[in-house]
Amino acid sequence: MIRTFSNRWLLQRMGGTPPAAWLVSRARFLATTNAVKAETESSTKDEPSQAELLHEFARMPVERIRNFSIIAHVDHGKSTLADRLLELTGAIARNGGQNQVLDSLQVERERGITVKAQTASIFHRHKGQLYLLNLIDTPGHVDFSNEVSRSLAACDGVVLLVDACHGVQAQTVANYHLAKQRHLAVVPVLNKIDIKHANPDQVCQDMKLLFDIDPDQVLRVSAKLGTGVAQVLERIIEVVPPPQVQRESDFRALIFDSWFDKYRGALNLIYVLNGRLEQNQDIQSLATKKVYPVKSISVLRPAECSVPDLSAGQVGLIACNMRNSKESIVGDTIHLKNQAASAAGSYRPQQPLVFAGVFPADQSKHVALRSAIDKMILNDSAVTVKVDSSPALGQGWRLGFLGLLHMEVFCQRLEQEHGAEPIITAPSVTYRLVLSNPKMIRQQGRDTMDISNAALFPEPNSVKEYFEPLVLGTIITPTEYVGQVIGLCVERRGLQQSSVNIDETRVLMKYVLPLSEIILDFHDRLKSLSSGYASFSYEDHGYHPSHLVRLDIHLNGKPVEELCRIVHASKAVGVARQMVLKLRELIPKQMVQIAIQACVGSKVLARETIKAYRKDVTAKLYGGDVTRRMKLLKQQAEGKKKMRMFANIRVPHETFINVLKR
Ligand SMILES: Nc1nc2c(ncn2[C@@H]2O[C@H](COP(=O)(O)OP(=O)(O)OP(=O)(O)O)[C@@H](O)[C@H]2O)c(=O)[nH]1
Repeated sequence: MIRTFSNRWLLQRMGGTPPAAWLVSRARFLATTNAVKAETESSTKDEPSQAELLHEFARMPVERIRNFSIIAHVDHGKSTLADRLLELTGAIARNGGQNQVLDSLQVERERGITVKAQTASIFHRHKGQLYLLNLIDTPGHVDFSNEVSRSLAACDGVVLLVDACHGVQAQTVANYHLAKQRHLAVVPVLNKIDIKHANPDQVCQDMKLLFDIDPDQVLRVSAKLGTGVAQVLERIIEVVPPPQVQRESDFRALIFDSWFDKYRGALNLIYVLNGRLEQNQDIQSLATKKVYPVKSISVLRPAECSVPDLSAGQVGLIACNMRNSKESIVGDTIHLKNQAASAAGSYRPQQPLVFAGVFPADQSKHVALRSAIDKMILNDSAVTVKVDSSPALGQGWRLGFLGLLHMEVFCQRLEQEHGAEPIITAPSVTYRLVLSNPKMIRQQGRDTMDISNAALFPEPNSVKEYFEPLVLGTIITPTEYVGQVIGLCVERRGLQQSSVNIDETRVLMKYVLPLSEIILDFHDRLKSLSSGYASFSYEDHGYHPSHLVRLDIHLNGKPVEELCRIVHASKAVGVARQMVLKLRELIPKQMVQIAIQACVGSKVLARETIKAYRKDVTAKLYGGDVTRRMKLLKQQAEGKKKMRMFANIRVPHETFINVLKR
């Protein structure tokens, strides 16, 4: 409320005739205040209050609910569009000073990318009727595509956002197909039309060619300036169908996200498919069969607002005393206690592709790190965990991720949100071996073995066939970089499947590539050789026979288990060279000479030597006979020979960590 004091009261307080300047500034102040007052009143006149909206929420019929996600390639403006939609519908204040409101994690703000899908329930009046729209802002990077599939399980439509400057990119294609697989309605939107060199007509043609979308149906907006955003809301209401749910039957809901709260335990974001849920009712998990009392129900607007119940078609957050983070399973179905129910959704987390060891820097922090990992996994259902141990790093876990960025973000969140300081080993993929003699291997009785830890790689004579994981990559690049892109794919053992000209300036290529060749730096190389214009996304393409070898590192003839790696035979020499050079830098000089060898079986592929310290034993001699000097040097050489025979090289703990780390 704006409070103004009357002129008479102020003049009494001033005790005399006011100066002219005071009168002018007072008049200006009142004019501004009244303008603000009028604006506030007019903007709020038609808008229901928060309490009224929540009251409407409870009574909202299914026909007036729309559940949709915003999907796009990285940086095409999803979160910015979500901001405008939230502002337009009054969920957040206009020009509240914060951009990308739904990117609330520290890691998202620091990196400027969305890593976690976020939900917000908004209200919008359309043709005199109030509608409830459940919006999900999804990430655009391929490593977080699990978040997109998870979100789509709770939606009936998508806003397919495309940058009017950069046009359709690899992740646009991938996300569009994800939506189509689920038969979701698509609202095509071109963003960033305010940019001078935007080419909306060309991008519309590309969308026609790739997705068969009628250019007249594509909305043109500027999420940054807010131009055309109101139309997006109208189109969502018209195109996206209301949820196909039944309110009259027994309660059943899909858990499609969860996170841990210090005070309330695991919180579950649910999409209600059937019936109604009220506070204090008892719910049961279909997966674990455990029963929980519903302690609180709320909706995200995007801040939490308490509501008494949730009905079919609605999305809401429930707290139900789940203390153990393992009890809350994304993709699980909940129903009322003692009522039979079938699985609510077809959502299944994606299989991890990249594996890395995670170890506590200090073994006394083992329990704390385990608990931090458990809480993080609750919020990131794509990550898998297995117990692992390493002679150099102690007890730890082998975690599976969808890609390298996913792994980096997970570890950064472990540090930032849970104060953990883990050591992360170099990422690897899971190879599959067909064994010729399963009895020789620990996993007796099975003739195949999945392996991501090189230390467990069996002897070649017990393996019949090796398989490695492949991906089907989609690359969209400007034509002038096609040569370099093909060169990179060939260098990474890629096989071209197709190449299509999207228009005169851009080409879409499909390549089958070994996963091990892309996890580290493929994306960075692609970006740098195409001046940032090429984009890449990939999907799992199964296993393919391969020629794999185990590359061992020997220090003075002794194999060091922690440093071995599984590599493709054609890459063994290159990796061997890199490893020995890196180790030469990392292992400190010692009293004896150290030979670093990289071998496959008994064959040495690369060798480097770290020279011993050379103590100047002749330093104390001042002049004297040359034979005296020679005698001292000879004695030193004899001593070193003995040391080399008996010496055990001390490799500092950090050396292993630094070699294992990227
Ligand atoms: N000029 C202009 N810039 C925009 C517009 N929309 C978004 N941007 C800018 O584009 C950049 C990326 O926007 P985001 O909203 O973070 O994109 P995003 O798609 O959510 O990104 P990820 O979630 O990381 O994939 C930001 O710098 C925005 O300010 C627009 O309409 N015009």
